[in-house]
Amino acid sequence: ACSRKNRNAALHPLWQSPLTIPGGTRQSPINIQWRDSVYDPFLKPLKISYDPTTCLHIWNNGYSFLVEFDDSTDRSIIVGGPLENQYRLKQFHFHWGAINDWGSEHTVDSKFYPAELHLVHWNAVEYPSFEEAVMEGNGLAVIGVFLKLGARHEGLQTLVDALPAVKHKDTVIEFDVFDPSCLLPSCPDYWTYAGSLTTPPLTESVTWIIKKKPIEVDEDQLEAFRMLLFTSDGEEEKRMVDNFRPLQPLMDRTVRSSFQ
Ligand SMILES: COCCCN1C=C(N)c2cc(S(N)(=O)=O)sc2S1(=O)=O
Ligand SMILES: [Zn+2]
Repeated sequence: ACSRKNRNAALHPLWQSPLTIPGGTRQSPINIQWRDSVYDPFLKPLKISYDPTTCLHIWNNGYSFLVEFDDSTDRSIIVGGPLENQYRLKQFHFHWGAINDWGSEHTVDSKFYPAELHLVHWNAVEYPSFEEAVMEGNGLAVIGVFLKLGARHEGLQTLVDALPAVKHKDTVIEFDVFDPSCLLPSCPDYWTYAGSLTTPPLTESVTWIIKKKPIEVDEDQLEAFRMLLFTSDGEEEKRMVDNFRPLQPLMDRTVRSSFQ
C-alpha cells in the first residue's frame, strides 16, 4: 500500500520507485508512531563497548561515507537491549538531505531529521563472517541516531575535518583512532523493531535499535556532508545528498520501546 507518507518522501535518483524486494515483509526504514510503540519491560539496557583503536579508515563508497572498523576480534561490541548475542561493530555511516527539512531514513511521528547515523554490527557468535550474517534474520544489529541542527558536535568535528580527503567516490583515508560512542546520546531510551538494510541488497537481517534522543550538530557540519560527491574524480560532479530510502510499510510489525 503506498501511503500518503511514501508520496512525500523525496524520490532519489537511486530509487526510481520506492524499492521493496518482492515478498518483503520487514523492510526499512519506517515511520515510528510514538503512541503505537509498545513499552517492553523485559528489554535490557543496551551495553556498548567500543575500542577506539579498532578504527581503520574512512571510505566514500559512492552512496555514503563509511568509517570502517577491525572486526576480527570482539574488541568493539554491543550486547543487551533486544539482542540475544553480542554483535561486533563493522562500520558506521550517515544518511542526510540536501536541506535541513529532511535527510533521515526513519521518521518519528512523520517528522524527518536532517540526518541519521547508522552503527552497523554483526552477530559473530552465530555466524563465521559478516557476509553470511548479512543474509540471516538475526545477523545484523544497527543503532540509529538522529542528528538535529543545534550546537557544534566536537566529537564529530574530527570526522568532518577528514571528509575533504574522501570527496570522490572510491576514495579512502586512514583514520586510526576514533571512539564512535561519542556520537551516541547520553539518554539510554530506544525503540526497536525487526527490519532490513536500507540499501541493496535490502536483506531482512537487521534488528533496528533507534535512539529516542537526537544528537546536535551545527550547519557547517551538515554542509560538510553535503560537499561530498556521489561521483568519481573526473566525472561530472553530483553532490552526495538525499541518500536516504523512502519509508516502507510497517506491515505486521510492532515497534517496542525501552521506556514508558
Ligand atoms: C555483503 O555485504 C553486503 C553489503 C551490506 N552493507 C552495505 C550496505 N549498503 C549497508 C547499508 C546499511 S543500513 N543503511 O541499512 O544501515 S548496513 C550495510 S552493510 O551491512 O555494511
Ligand atoms: Zn544506513
